[in-house]
Amino acid sequence: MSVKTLLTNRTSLEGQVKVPGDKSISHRAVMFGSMANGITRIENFLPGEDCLSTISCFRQLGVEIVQNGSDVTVTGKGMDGLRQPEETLYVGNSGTTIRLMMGILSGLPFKSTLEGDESIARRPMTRVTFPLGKMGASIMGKNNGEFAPLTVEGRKLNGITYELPVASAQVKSAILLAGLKAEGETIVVEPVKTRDHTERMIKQFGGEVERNGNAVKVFGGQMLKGTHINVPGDISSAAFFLVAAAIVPGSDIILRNVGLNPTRTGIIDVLRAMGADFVIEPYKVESAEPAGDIRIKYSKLKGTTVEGDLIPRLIDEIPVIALLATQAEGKTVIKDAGELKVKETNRIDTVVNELKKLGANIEATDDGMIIQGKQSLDGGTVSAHGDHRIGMMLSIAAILCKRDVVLEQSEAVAVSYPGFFDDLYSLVRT
Ligand SMILES: O=C(O)C1=C[C@@H](OP(=O)(O)O)[C@@H](O)[C@H](O)C1
Ligand SMILES: C=C(OP(=O)(O)O)C(=O)O
Repeated sequence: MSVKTLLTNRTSLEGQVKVPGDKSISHRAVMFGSMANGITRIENFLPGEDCLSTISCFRQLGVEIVQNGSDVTVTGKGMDGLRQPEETLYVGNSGTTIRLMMGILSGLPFKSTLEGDESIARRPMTRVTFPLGKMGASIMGKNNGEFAPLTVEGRKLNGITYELPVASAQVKSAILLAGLKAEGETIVVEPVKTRDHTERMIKQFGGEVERNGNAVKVFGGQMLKGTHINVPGDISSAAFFLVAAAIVPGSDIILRNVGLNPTRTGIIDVLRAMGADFVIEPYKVESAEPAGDIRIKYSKLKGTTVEGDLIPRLIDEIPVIALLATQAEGKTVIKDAGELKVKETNRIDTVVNELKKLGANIEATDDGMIIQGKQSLDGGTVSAHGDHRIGMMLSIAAILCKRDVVLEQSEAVAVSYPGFFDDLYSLVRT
């Protein structure tokens, strides 16, 4: 376990950062490249631990993948080119890897086992194994398929129409990926629109997918063709610097190449509602995934309510939005976010407990939290609890703290942002 003494009591953030590639898009680029025919070149791939787990799983399935930092080349031989792995597929800490891979493996003619770390072993899997079972998949896991390790025995699949009981892009994507190998059409109906990177990527690889309101449809038996993917920066990583600049007096920073897919920009809506001072310059070049630069300065903030359809558009940013709310005048309420309980940690409890240690006025509710601002933060010993987003949020909080802050399990940040501390401290002024 790494213990890190964080920078505290600083006056401003200045300068610019190009945030690393988007995690969700990097995973999918490797997966689609592996299922397609021909070469796929991935530019600005995120070399974080989660995406490296996806690469290592597909290498075990016989795919040639060359990775040099953020440049990746995948030599795909089509779905039928994927081979039975000799050993268990290890997904590390990555929920996206294990859930999407179940969709892919369900329709392939061999047996394989997926396993991850102790956090993965606690995350719910029935949400994926149940609909895949309806398609004809055979997946065995602990507690009747609820938990990893999970053993998938490939079968012939049938298309289904399935209404998602939870708003989850991972579940939607697992079903769509299985649908590409199934007989007939597969339709997924979402309760609320979630991130649509899978749908965009099917098209980029030459496949067909249709959206009708909240319903997404694919046909089985499609041939995918290798392509060039330029991964935009991850708005979920940019979020830490957006919040840092908004709450540390005197700050003025520019974030370059931030992904601006509308299914991911909920944090922008929250910053706007709180009165933050920022300008977005979208890039004009045509691209499957929109991106742009964001300049943001410190300003006075006011509390807001974060709820409903907004939640899936900022689900991973809620820990740092909670910190933002501690520096906004008045009350902020976050609700409809019960999904936070089944992430890398129970993110309602970890956010509330760790921010309380620093002096925040924050309470957990059944489906979110209530934060009273504006509260000055003090200091103490806190822990990431193995959760990358908690570790990064606490490192931003420390900048405002008067006393020393020590962060336990700081190594967790490498799951999605290996260069986080270098980038953050390049912006922080004394
Ligand atoms: O599809 C994806 O890439 C992701 C979907 C979200 O999870 P859920 O589908 O469980 O909401 C998100 O929290 C996760 O970080 C990445
Ligand atoms: C929830 C997350 O990822 P995953 O579900 O892929 O583990 C995250 O990155 O915050």
